[in-house]
Amino acid sequence: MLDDIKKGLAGVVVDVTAISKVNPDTNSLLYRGYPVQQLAERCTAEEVAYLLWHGELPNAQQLAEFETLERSLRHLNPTVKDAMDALPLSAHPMDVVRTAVSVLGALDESLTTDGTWIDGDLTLERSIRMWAQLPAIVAYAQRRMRDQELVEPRDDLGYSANFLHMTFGEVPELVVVNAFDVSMILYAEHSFNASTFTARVIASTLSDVYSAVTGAIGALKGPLHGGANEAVMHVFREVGTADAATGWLADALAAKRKIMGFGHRVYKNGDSRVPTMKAALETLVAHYERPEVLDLYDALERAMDEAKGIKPNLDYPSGPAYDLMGFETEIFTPLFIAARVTGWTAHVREQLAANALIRPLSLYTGPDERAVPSRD
Ligand SMILES: CC(=O)SCCNC(=O)CCNC(=O)[C@H](O)C(C)(C)COP(=O)(O)OP(=O)(O)OC[C@H]1O[C@@H](n2cnc3c(N)ncnc32)[C@H](O)[C@@H]1OP(=O)(O)O
Ligand SMILES: O=C([O-])CC(=O)C(=O)O
Repeated sequence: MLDDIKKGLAGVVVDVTAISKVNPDTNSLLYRGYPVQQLAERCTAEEVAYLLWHGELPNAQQLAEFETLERSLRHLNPTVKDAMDALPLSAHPMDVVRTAVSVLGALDESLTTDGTWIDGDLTLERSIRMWAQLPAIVAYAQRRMRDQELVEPRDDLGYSANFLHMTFGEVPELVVVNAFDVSMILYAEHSFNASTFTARVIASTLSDVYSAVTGAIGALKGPLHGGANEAVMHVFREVGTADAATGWLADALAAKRKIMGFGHRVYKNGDSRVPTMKAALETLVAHYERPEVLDLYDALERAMDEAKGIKPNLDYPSGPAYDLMGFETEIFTPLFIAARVTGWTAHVREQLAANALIRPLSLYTGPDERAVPSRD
């Protein structure tokens, strides 16, 4: 029986999904059948969000309607802002954003106490609302760290340009907007990863979609999952320069440290998304004239390959890319939330459409049955 246990559910297929396919053999990732590299090259984050929820790319009219809806929902809810303002500035932005999403749920009057929240159609409406609010929430989470006021959204801008406008108070050059949009697409979905599985477990109890996303954010925060993009930046700072990479890595591995941004549960020969995100990083390095960033990136990647044969995952190029764009390091994982909320909520809907309560078994290894000592 002990031999049957798959720690961490490694290699266990627990359900079907039609949302994305991660194929480590061909090193590919498909969203609803489309290669993610092509989506990143030819589509916007809005089109990919629509695809994940609806199963097909939008036609021109569907896209126009979808964009109009998203733009109409961008203003940060004032009660959410008040809740964020009530939190100490020392709070990690992941905790601030998790709390803000939870508040969105508590404010949704359609979440009645009589069980009528269990409604697939409302789940989509609520998901779109959360996705449209998250740029405002994440942007404000960064601005409050910098003692800056909230920036109101602009409805003449696409999703990514507006996200950057709300964060920095201006729209950067197109090369930056494009690299950011690519990162949002690459981060949007990745089958049964830990945070998506968390969302599906919560949905499987017939809880609501806000609860599923709040729980998923908690799972994403850890450095073995989404928290790695922040952790990569700490590594870059610790290493310092390309020349120091090999020595730093030898010491880190000797100390049995996990090197953030490397390795993956499913891909064992490189992450399918890395080449696309690395190309985006290269455009940023050229734009900001920071070649030393790429030198360090390449040196550490080479050293890790030589020492352990372990390849980078998506968080490795995303970390320095977000740093070059000017984001606070603690905001990197909240950016992942803003992108992944599309995938999480697509999975919540898929779970609800063919639900079975997720409740595995465990092998008990505690003491044999024994009597509680009598009190007299
Ligand atoms: C977007 C994302 O969420 S991608 C993942 C982001 N996370 C990270 O970058 C954190 C660093 N990476 C890791 O910790 C791991 O590679 C994980 C958690 C992502 C995957 O872990 P698992 O599939 O459980 O692989 P596991 O931990 O069994 O690794 C196999 C071996 O490679 C080693 N290894 C794997 N990744 C790393 C790493 N980043 N640094 C050092 N050693 C590593 C393990 O120590 C283990 O060695 P051992 O057999 O000598 O004990
Ligand atoms: O699939 C995983 O385990 C982690 C990952 O890369 C993701 O969620 O994007």
